[in-house]
Amino acid sequence: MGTLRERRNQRFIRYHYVSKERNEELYYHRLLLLYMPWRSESELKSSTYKDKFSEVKKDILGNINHYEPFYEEVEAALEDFDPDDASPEIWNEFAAGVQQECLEEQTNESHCKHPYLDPSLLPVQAIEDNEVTTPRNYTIGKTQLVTDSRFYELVRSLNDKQRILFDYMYDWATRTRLASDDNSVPQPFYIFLSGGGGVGKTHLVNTIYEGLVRALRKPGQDPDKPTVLMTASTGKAASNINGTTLHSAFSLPVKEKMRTLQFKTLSLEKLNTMRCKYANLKVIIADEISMFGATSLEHLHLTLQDIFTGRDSNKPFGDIAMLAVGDLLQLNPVGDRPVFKQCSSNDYSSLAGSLWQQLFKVYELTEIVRQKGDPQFAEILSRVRTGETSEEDITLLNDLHNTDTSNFPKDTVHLYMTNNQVDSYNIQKLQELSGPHLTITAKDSKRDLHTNLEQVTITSTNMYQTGGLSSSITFAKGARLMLTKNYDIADHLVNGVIGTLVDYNIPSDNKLSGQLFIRFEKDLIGKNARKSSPPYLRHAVPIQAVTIKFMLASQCSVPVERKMYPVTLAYALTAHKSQGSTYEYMIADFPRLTKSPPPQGLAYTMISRATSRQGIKLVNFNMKDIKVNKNASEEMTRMKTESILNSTNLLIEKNPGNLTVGHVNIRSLSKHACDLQVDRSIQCLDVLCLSETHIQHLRTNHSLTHYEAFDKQTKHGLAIYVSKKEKCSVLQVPSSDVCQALAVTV
Ligand SMILES: Nc1ncnc2c1ncn2[C@@H]1O[C@H](COP(=O)(O)OP(=O)(O)OP(=O)(O)O)[C@@H](O)[C@H]1O
Repeated sequence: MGTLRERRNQRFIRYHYVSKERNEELYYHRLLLLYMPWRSESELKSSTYKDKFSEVKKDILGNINHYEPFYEEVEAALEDFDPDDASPEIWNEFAAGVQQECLEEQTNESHCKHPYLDPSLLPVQAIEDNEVTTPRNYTIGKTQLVTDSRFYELVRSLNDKQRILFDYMYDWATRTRLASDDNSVPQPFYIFLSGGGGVGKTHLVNTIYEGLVRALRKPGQDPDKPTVLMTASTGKAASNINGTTLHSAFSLPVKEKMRTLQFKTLSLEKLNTMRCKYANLKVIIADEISMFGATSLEHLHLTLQDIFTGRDSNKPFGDIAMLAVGDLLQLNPVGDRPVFKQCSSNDYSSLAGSLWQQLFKVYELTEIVRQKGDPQFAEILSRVRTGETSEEDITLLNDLHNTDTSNFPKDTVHLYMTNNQVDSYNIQKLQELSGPHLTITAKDSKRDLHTNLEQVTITSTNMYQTGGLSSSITFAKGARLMLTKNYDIADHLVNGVIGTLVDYNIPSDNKLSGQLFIRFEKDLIGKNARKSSPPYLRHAVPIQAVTIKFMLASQCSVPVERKMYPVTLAYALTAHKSQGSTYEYMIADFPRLTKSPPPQGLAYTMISRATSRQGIKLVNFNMKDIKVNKNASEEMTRMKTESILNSTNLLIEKNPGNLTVGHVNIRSLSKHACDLQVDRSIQCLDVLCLSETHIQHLRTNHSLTHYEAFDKQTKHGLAIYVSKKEKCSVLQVPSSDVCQALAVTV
């Protein structure tokens, strides 16, 4: 044990900052966290954080007064501080690495008409978040972990192949955390987790993420600096995993013709901010990688080098490990070459093969989980994926035109090929609603030099260009709505969740000051927020307008603020937005509006969202719509022969000549016996010692196959398991009440 010593010199202590003006609930949450004694975070909230604050206001103000006598002056100064006005050089005082070329680049950048994304040019969403890249506004992927018991449940749910990769990653992360010096840090991995739709890739990466964060966590580490970044290639896919887009996390540029885009170093300010924010980053998880392009991959590699190691080091991706996840046979990126192709702007890669081909090793899942209730459908889908459908498959697929939809829910999701088809279906469905229709228009403003807001007119109607908030929306009671922003991640109110508008309370003189009451599909979504709904609307979540700041390079050079309800109509989705989702009931419509055939992989992506043939109806479907991506197919064949991550190499091997002994602080054997049963890394040990079992005697449900268990009644609940397979004999020696011992002869 160390000693506690009172500090003699005065120090100025600051904590993370939240603006009351911009996010009132988070502001009160922060005050409660800092100034109220608490054991569990659930104690911090009544119906809202603000309500809880009112209850304990006197104590909190007393504590602030006592510990931070200049609190109000500092808060006022922080509220006035606008990071956009700050000179980029300020960051050099915090982070080293001043680069002259970056400064020069920054000057050039200001002349560039479209320095960053212009998503309106893209036929589908490629970036979710345009918020200004100030330190406060960087969107960091998933930060909230599930509870430990949920984590163990997730780990137990993994099938054998999923579990092998999980164990490999967990072991890598543990070795990384425990490495005593640079030489003992394990090399970063570059793994491509692949498999057809519904084999559980996303389920596995969600579990891997939880495991990696836990295994990499060091005491005292700043929780705001992620060790693992959960990302995806599109906003909708990112919302499925509560992550962020790769483009938004690293300010990667997006253009209609990505393939010809030359790499530009980010501004010094952005690099320094990222160096600070990502100081602890070890792993990037990138889901739905098939929609990420080769040029973007190259730009990511160079940006990470600029942030972490510099270009001279030649360390790929700045020495950050990458787990790319997806199915190359599903949808490809828009405007860019597939991720495995050579990037045309890099001469070097054309000689050495693409970055992807040089680095990534494939690990493939094969057991289809999504359609496990309908194995015949799962087999048909596997053949559709690879273009090997039989006559019988074709007949069975054509039969899906006749699926009986009488038991489908009223607002079953419709999947279409294009945004226009989605929009017209949404409008058609809205017109079927009889009640009064209400149109709400967003309020846009920009800040002048003295931070007073002034009105501005934004012409873009693409909400992915305007921070995820649309310029206007028309709805009526009963409309299907989807959240377009993460509203409250802890309460599962994340971008992409869908529900029905059951009521609204919109003042006619200030339409943006009201509330929409939405009933979401799952009870879990908005469970806390529902507590503040009026009693007759307790099943619905109140959603208020939010203010988002974003940069619209094509229109103005200063950040714009938009206030709007973060929702859009959601009777239908494009196939691109559906990639990664699972639907119990769905209708896939293939209307022929153009002569050109649907993109490769599109029909397979749409159909493979369904869990069974009873839950999917096809409309206007023609077998000719199924186009297999030959290039992707060839690449998978290449990877599986040349670049396979051999699963037998991942099995935790032990040297038969050695005796392996492990210790686990089990913290309740009754609770975790089921976790021991499925943990191969533990079951490989010859001798397993457990402490804090919280039991007096081992019972049958504590036994491990192939192990003999020994326990001694001790105060601390110690237990020892010795492998029966090993040629070692056990000799019990007397134990005291604090120490248990066995002698083993090998
Ligand atoms: N080990 C598992 N235990 C329980 N459910 C699982 C497991 N693996 C996957 N699932 C479930 O199966 C469904 C499909 O899984 P998931 O979305 O992870 O597949 P995917 O391979 O990512 O599919 P796609 O390529 O279409 O995005 C989900 O509902 C998921 O929760």
